[in-house]
Amino acid sequence: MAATSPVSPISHQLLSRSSSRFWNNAMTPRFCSPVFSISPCLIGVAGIGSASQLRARHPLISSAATTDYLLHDVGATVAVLGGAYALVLSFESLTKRNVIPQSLSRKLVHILSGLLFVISWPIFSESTLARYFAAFVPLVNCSRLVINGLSVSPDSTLIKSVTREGRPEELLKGPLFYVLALLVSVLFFWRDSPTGMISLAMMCGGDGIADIMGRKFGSEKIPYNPRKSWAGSISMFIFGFFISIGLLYYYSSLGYLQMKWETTFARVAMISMVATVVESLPITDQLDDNVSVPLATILAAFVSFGY
Ligand SMILES: C/C(=C\COP(=O)(O)O)CCC[C@H](C)CCC[C@H](C)CCCC(C)C
Ligand SMILES: Nc1ccn([C@@H]2O[C@H](COP(=O)(O)OP(=O)(O)O)[C@@H](O)[C@H]2O)c(=O)n1
Repeated sequence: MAATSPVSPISHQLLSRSSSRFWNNAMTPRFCSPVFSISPCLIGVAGIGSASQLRARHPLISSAATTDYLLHDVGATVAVLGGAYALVLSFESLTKRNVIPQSLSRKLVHILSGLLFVISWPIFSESTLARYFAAFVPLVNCSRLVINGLSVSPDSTLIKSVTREGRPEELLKGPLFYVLALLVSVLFFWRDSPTGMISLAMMCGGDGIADIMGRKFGSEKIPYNPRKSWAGSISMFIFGFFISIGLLYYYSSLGYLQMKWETTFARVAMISMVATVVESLPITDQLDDNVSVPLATILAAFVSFGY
């Protein structure tokens, strides 16, 4: 694709190699963004050679690239942390103004937090350290949940938005396991593996929808677990499947994944079925859904996709 910018063709080629893939795809380099891509421009202007060869010959460029990535990832971390805080605050406000009931508010926070977090991963840089910056977001929220769960300094907004009965110690169960699942997905799977994103699609999207649909339409209970219903489980399977496929398509379109779609649909359907069956089991008192569902999904996805 010819560069339509003052950036030379060489820079354009190097942009697509060395700069953040997301910004390159999303912004079709019409200019060298002063924050996100200055180093490839420097490299391009410096002349012929691969980005890594040029960095090796020009320590200044290497440090410029490192600084570029560092600024990029710090900015992305601050933005996503702000998004997390704003999400909880928004739903707490909607609940306080009786726009939506607290139980629905909590479930929407359950569904949206994790899915928006997965969707935000491409805004981090291509650096090998980017996942650790992304992991800082669930890490901060883990700390927030523990501090509030132990009532060290209770944050009423968080407690109202995230607990069932408004008791701080509730934060140390479902919500904490939920955020730990986000942390595991970033650290061990990230955006170049289907496993982590499918586990979050099932825990956040599938399990979250199961609660909403099950409470509303769940008159027919599951024989082996009267606390769960066919409506809830069928909803979890369907929504979990389509949200998983949506995330895989999103990351494939950005170039992070290369899926063999002729087999991917069947694999994801099998994984969604495993997660749905595990979620329906009468084990919630022994093992929280936010542990059993992601664990079962990770196991099934890793066996099915191999990475
Ligand atoms: C309500 C939550 C879990 C309860 O699960 P369950 O008991 O109903 O099964 C979700 C708790 C969310 C947490 C307080 C905030 C997590 C934020 C996340 C790490 C980053 C989101 C960023 C994005 C851009 C909004
Ligand atoms: N498969 C499911 C899951 C939940 N539900 C409904 O949603 C409520 C909450 O489900 P849950 O105990 O799994 O809630 P979380 O642990 O996901 O927060 C249940 O008490 C059911 O009324 C359902 O009917 N069928």
